[in-house]
Amino acid sequence: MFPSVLIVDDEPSILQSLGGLLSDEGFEILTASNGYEALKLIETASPDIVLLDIWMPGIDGIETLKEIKAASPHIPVVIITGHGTIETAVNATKIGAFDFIEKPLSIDKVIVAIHNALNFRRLEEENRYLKKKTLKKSSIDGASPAVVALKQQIASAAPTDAWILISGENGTGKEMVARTIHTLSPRGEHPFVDINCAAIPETYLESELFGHEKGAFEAATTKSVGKIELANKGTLFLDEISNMAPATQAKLVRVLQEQKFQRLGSSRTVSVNVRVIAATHKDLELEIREGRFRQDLFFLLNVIPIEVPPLRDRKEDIPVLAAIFLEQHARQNNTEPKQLSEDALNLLCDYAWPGNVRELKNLLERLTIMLHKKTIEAGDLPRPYNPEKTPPALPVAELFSPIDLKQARTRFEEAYIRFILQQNDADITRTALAIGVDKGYLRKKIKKMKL
Ligand SMILES: Nc1ncnc2c1ncn2[C@@H]1O[C@H](COP(=O)(O)OP(=O)(O)OP(=O)(O)O)[C@@H](O)[C@H]1O
Repeated sequence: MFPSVLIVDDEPSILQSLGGLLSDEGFEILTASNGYEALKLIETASPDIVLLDIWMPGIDGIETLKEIKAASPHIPVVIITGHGTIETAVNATKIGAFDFIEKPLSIDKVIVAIHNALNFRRLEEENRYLKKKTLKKSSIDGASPAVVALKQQIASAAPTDAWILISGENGTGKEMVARTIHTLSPRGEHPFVDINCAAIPETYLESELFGHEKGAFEAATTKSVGKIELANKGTLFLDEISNMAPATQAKLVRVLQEQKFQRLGSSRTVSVNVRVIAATHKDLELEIREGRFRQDLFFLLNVIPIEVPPLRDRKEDIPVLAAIFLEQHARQNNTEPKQLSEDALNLLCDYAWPGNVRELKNLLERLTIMLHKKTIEAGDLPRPYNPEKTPPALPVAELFSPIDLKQARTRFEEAYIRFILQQNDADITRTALAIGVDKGYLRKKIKKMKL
């Protein structure tokens, strides 16, 4: 299908000549001689792009542009402007026109502008699609009352500009909650910038946050823009905030309150507009009592507190999340999704999950890759998920009974293979790798041993 171009101009000669030339270039042409006609055509035929004359009787180009942007904000509009009306055309770009071209029209310039606008529209559409996909991918899954309440909290916090403190154990989904809030907020089109305060050495954290000029300190060989500046108009996610040194906390309080700061080594003040979401797995009130966290920073961040409960307190989520992760991993690896037997699922529900959702996700990924069968049984689960699985022991007494050396060698070899095989969840590939033999050779040995 050819892209459709709506040309809006009150001069019939322009409609005819430009329409003819663009039609020769393979575009589908629609024409309108005034703003009203144009708006009607946009509604009924929804063209891919509009070329809009600025000076027209009745509603002029600027008014028509405003109406188009209100009704169909994604249709790109290129303004056609006469001599001496550049200023108006520039104003038009401020209210949403994609570009402007001057009369007398050069067909090459018109074609370049059309292609640019169509490319831009395609990128915008792609971006919207990817955002939607990311949101779907990062959707918070779960069936427990705790997750339902969490989703409600997210829905009411997202549209506001209030700062948020998310607390919860490692791997519970704090970052996921922060990203979801950002995506659902009016800032969703702007950046989500995350910084893990625990992963960056204290000496670099300030420069990561505020940026620096070249030469601000010994290692600053180039200028660098800080995360706060990068998050302008968007959201700054401060992960593991309790790990921030008190001096940096003090500076951050000032900067975040004033929304103004200077890069290290610079005297120029930069103004920003950021929403802050922080996360912690530590109890910040305890950190305050022990003098490791500033109370003023806590009050600033804790406008909306959100607690993500550990997985062991929302066991109803385990079957739901397990099914979703098995499906996800299978899709990624192009295989059929595996299922958990009832016994295996019961074991997973009884487990305490110190690593929370991340641990569950990793375990299921490992099982998807390692097991070559459709159903994961209780016996396939390694320790500590299956506490009945006793750690394998070498039958030492048997090995040292007085038998001839050949027999002892065979006995040791068999006990050894059995031991390493158990350690590797009965996976032949991994066991072969661990003991440095060929997979085929190991298979033969196992067959001979009648394991
Ligand atoms: N409710 C959920 N639904 C689907 N996936 C989830 C859910 N909760 C967490 N996850 C997944 O679990 C993993 C860990 O989540 P995330 O990184 O958000 O946790 P976190 O609490 O920020 O961890 P940490 O404290 O270690 O930084 C991610 O892969 C995330 O996609």
